[in-house]
Amino acid sequence: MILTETAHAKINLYLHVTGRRDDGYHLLDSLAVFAGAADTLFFSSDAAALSLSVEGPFGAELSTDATDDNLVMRAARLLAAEAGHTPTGSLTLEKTLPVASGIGGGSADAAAALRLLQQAWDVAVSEERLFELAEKLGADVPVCLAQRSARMGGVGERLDPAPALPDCGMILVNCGLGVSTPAVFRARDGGFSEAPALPAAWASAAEMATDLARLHNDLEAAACALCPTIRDVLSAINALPGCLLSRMSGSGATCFGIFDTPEAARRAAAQLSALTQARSWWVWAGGLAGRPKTSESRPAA
Ligand SMILES: C[C@@](CO)(OP(=O)(O)O)[C@H](O)COP(=O)(O)OP(=O)(O)OC[C@H]1O[C@@H](n2ccc(N)nc2=O)[C@H](O)[C@@H]1O
Ligand SMILES: Nc1ncnc2c1ncn2[C@@H]1O[C@H](COP(=O)(O)OP(=O)(O)O)[C@@H](O)[C@H]1O
Repeated sequence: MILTETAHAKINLYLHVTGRRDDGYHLLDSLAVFAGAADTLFFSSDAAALSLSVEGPFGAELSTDATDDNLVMRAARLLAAEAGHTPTGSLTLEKTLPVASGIGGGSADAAAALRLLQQAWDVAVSEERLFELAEKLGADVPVCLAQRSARMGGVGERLDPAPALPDCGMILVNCGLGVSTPAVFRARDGGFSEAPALPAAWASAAEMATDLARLHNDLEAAACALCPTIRDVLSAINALPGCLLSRMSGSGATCFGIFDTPEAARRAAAQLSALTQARSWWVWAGGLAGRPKTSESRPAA
């Protein structure tokens, strides 16, 4: 049996830091959405002891020495311990999202592992408990477990409904420099800001971009100070025809641009990729993702 699960990139359309907990974690108000860009996790029931191999364009950035520390394995061990199940099978992670880049790739992989292994091992863990396990794995893992747009509160564990989103286009650009999330939170210099009420729905990408322009990412300045190339990326996205809004996601360094349609985003990405400056950058374009289901299939040969 081979099962497949997609782990979509999480994009913070805005991120306001609203306070700080006694343990140092920051309270956030952030609108998280999921882009079509995704890692893929495969499970095969052929092995007696659980193993993980990491492949794909960004696979080499995750050390094979640290496979046991990979968030996928940490999620697997946590689920197995919770369910009293012996962890079995072989997992393959196709890593296509840049690592440590503000789009929650590791968190999405951990969440995908929880969804996939719950089905593969046929273990009964309530949805509420699965979210508690997700929270233990990282602040971004709960929203990635739900894998649908949400307004995140608390340190990321509180998920409130997001406005209904238009069928917009998105471009994601990463300059290739990893930015450490704790370092960005530490470097942040500024107060706390609440975000205003959001509408129940945005009818168009333009309407959404107008509202988002009044909001911001409170981590952008700190990330730019640690990695000044982020400013070049933001300027390059902003200069693309049809770009309605450009902003950094999460703690960076990936930045996004909003476009009217996925086609407009793809045309802009082709233009961006032709620039000498962007030759070494990771560029993705397309639309937003809905919540996918675990599917039984085979990895491409
Ligand atoms: C900033 C965000 C926004 O969605 O995204 P990314 O940049 O990681 O994609 C997240 O809050 C990141 O979530 P995640 O990457 O799971 O963070 P964790 O592993 O739990 O925490 C890493 C470190 O970030 C800091 N941290 C994280 C979350 C939070 N609400 N406050 C914090 O101060 C803490 O220093 C913590 O030790
Ligand atoms: N499956 C994984 N994918 C990405 N990073 C992982 C994974 N497992 C562990 N990590 C570690 O988690 C850290 C954060 O990675 P990632 O989730 O990609 O960052 P971000 O949330 O900023 O996009 C990295 O430094 C990496 O070493």
